[in-house]
Parts: sequence; C-alpha cells; structure tokens
Amino acid sequence: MLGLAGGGYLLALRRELASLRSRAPDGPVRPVAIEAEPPEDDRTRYFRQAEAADGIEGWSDQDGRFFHVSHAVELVAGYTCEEVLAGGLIDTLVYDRDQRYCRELVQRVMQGGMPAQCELRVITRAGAQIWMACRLLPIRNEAERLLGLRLSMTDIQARKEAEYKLLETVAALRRAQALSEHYLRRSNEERSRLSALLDVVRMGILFMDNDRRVVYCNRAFYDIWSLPAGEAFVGVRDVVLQQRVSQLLADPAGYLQHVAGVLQLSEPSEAVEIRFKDERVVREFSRIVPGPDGEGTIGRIWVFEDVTEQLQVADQLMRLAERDPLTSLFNRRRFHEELERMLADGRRQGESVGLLAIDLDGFKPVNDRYGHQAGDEVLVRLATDVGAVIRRNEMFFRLGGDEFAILVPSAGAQELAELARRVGTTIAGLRFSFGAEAVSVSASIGIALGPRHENDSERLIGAADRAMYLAKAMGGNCWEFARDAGGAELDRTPPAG
Ligand SMILES: Nc1nc2c(ncn2[C@@H]2O[C@H](COP(=O)(O)OP(=O)(O)OP(=O)(O)O)[C@@H](O)[C@H]2O)c(=O)[nH]1
Repeated sequence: MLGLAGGGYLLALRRELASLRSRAPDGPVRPVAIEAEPPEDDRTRYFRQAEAADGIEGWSDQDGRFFHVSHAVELVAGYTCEEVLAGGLIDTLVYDRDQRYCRELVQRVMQGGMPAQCELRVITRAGAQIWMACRLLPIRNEAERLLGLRLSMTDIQARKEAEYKLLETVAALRRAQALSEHYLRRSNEERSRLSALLDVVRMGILFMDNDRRVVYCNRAFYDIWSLPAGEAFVGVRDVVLQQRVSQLLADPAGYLQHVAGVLQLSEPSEAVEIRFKDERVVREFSRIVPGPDGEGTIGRIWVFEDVTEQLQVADQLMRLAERDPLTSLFNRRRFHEELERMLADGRRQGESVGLLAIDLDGFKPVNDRYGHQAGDEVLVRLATDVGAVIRRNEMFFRLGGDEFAILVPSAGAQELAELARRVGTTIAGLRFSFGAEAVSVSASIGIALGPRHENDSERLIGAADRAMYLAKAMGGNCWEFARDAGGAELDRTPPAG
C-alpha cells in the first residue's frame, strides 16, 4: 500500500500537475495517483475530483496495475468499479483488438516516462462499442521516481461518428471524382477516336451550333472548300464562312439562297448538287443534331461530298450503255426507249412520230474490197455528216451494222419526206478514196409515221423496215413511205446522188 506522508504527497502532486500543464496545455489536468497511499483526506479529495470528471479516470501502480477507477465507468460501460478492477481495467473495458496497443502504450509511458495519448474502443457490458480518447500521464514523486500512471478516458463517440461520416463523404466524393475523371478520360478518348475517324473520311463535315457558329469541321471540309489548313474556323459565324466559300461556286447567289432555305427547316435537308467554278460537283445535305437527352437540338451537321468523279463515271457508263462506240451515235437500246417515249408523248399531245429506217446499199463490198477499217471510215463519216443535217429535236441512231434510224417528234409526212431526201442526198454525196479508188455509198430509207401507220413501237419499226426494203427493192438510193396502213401518200423520190 502507499505510505507517503500527506504534505509530501501534495507537494509531489502539485509539481506533477504543473509539469503536466506545461506539457499538455489543451486540456484540464486532474490529480493523479502517487507512490504512497495518500492520507485519508487527500485520497478523498482525489477521488472527488476524479468523480467530478466527465470520463473514466483510472490510476495504476508502478507496475501498471490499476487499483482505482472512477464511478463514471458504471455509467459509461455498465460495469461496477469493483468488476473492472477485479477483471483488470484493460481486459474488462478495452475492445479485444485494441488491448495489445493499449498495453504497449502503458508500457511505453511507464518506461519512457512521457505522457501519451490514443484513441481506442471500449466495450460496454451490453456489448456496445464506444470510442474514447485516452490520455496516459506518468506520475512521479519529488525524487522523480515513477509512481504509476493516470489514465483519463473521454467519450469521443459523437466525434468519431462525425469523422466517419466525414470520411464516408470524402470517400464518396473521391469515388465521384474518380468516376468523373474516368468518364472525362473516356469521353476525351472517344473524341480523339471520332476526330481521327472524321479526318480520314472523304466527306467534308461541318457542325454548326444553334447560334450558327462553327463547332467542328474535318480535314475533307478544308479540302473541298479550298480552305488553308492552318486556319481555324471554330466559333466563326455561318455567314462569314458562306461569304468566304461562295466565291468558289458557279452560282454563289443561288447557293446562299439554298442555305437560307435549309436553315428555315427543322428537318433534314434534301441532297443537292453544288456546281463549282472549277467544274467540280459537290453533293450537300444536312441534318439537325438532337441534344444528348434526345430533347431539343444542339445544332446542324452539314455533309459535303465531292461527286465529280462519281458523276463522270456514271456519265461514262451511261454513255457506254446507250452509245455506239464506233460512231458515238445513240444505240439500239436508246432508240427503243426514245421511240416509246415519243409515241407516249405523241399519244398525249395528239401528234405523230416519224421514223426513218436507213440501210446502206452495197456496204458489204466496201468492207470486202477495201477492208473493215475502210468500212468503219464510211460509217463514221456518215454519222458525222448526217448528224449535221438533222434538226435539234430529231434523234439519230446507229442500230447496228449499216443500219441507222432517225426519230422525229411532232412530225408530218411532208417534213419526213424532206428529211429523207436530205439524208439520202448527204449519204449519196459522201466521197471516199480507198487505195486510190473513189468510193461512194447510198442508202435505202423507209419512212413510217406513228400512229398513222402503226401505233405500237415494234409494228411501227416493222412498217418502216418494210418500206426500207421496198426502197432497196426499187434499186436503193431512194426513200419509200410505209404502205401498210394507208398506201402511198407521197411519191417515191430518189435523192439526188
Ligand atoms: N466496217 C464495218 N463493217 C460492219 C460493221 N458492222 C457490220 N458490218 C458489215 O456490214 C455489212 C452489212 O451487210 P449487208 O447489209 O448485207 O451489206 P450490204 O452490202 O449493204 O447489203 P444490202 O443491205 O443488201 O445492200 C456486213 O459485211 C458486215 O460485216 C462495222 O462495225 N464496221
């Protein structure tokens, strides 16, 4: 038991308190246990002070064994002081996982003699867990000999809960920040991919926002509109850009009018072909860009595609499909299409369609005698010269071999006879020189008039062919009208050779 005299004890205590105050200015310091048992009065006084403290107060001897604990332990942990002292303060009160640390700390204070503090969990009799701040103060006597330590435990559960909440909030914020950084990174990556993709597509792409300012344009847009690669257009108003590029167009005013019309639309615009001064043709269309939530719009995307080559190829294919490669005249396929069309128009308008079936006389001997190339020359010259004597609304065809045809819309018999005469004369007037020999050809021409002779295209062709064979049978170099539907209306007239 402690056995220090009352005056010495108080002196030691005062010194200790002064020392503790200087080391721990942030909290009240209470009387502590001492080496010897204090006189009854002092002990009562310490206990009273301990009992007045908010938290649990405990005193240990110099071996670290607690021999006193304040009654607050009953209120806080639900154990009696006797139970706590009997079971050992640390064993009874401190949460299993914190006991080792707590003991080590007691040990350290006892050995090092320096105050220490920590936070640990106290387990109540009911099993509840309470966070407490612990302060361990070494107690010395006048001779600086360690007498024991004082343990002060204060309930910090509310603060811990607030800290936990704060930590949870901070963790949630960090997660949200990480997530938003992740999405930002993903969105930037997506933007890079999209931008790379848009830069390799051949179509020029332009995004305008709702204020009609440029948001984005790709590389092909610069190429199509001959814009300098280094110049930035983001933020530029549409009118500025239009004024800049419209100089390249064959019809700048027409294009600006078209754009103004499109901007009135709240829907996609139809594809239009824009013609440039340098002969290029660019197909343009635009779409409204809906907002990310599907509601409202964020602007309009314009797409420009240089279709010059495409149109040229299509034109070439069309030409190949409907032209004779030797003479460049329309071929039999186009002849049938045009005949059907003219007959339909003629029926609607109550007008006649004239058909001249033309076949060369004695063409085979030209080939046989002077060669195929000579025959070709005859065919090409014939196409050119006859083409020069027909009118704009008349169409000239090579049907194959030495067969030709002319279609005449809104035709009259007299006019057709005159045309046959002109054509026959032109052909008979062609002069060739093959192997120093002068060569000429002539043609037999059959004339049919639809619907006068035949209403149906095939039958009309048949009627014209029969008339042509009739002319050939008459010796050639003349024209003959179809007789099937009404006999001869006009005299057979041999063209002047
Ligand atoms: N050079 C050349 N000859 C062709 C071509 N296509 C067909 N022919 C020839 O044209 C000739 C046509 O035959 P025919 O109609 O019997 O010749 P034709 O001597 O005018 O006979 P008629 O019509 O009875 O007066 C054949 O010898 C074919 O080989 C061609 O593209 N070039």
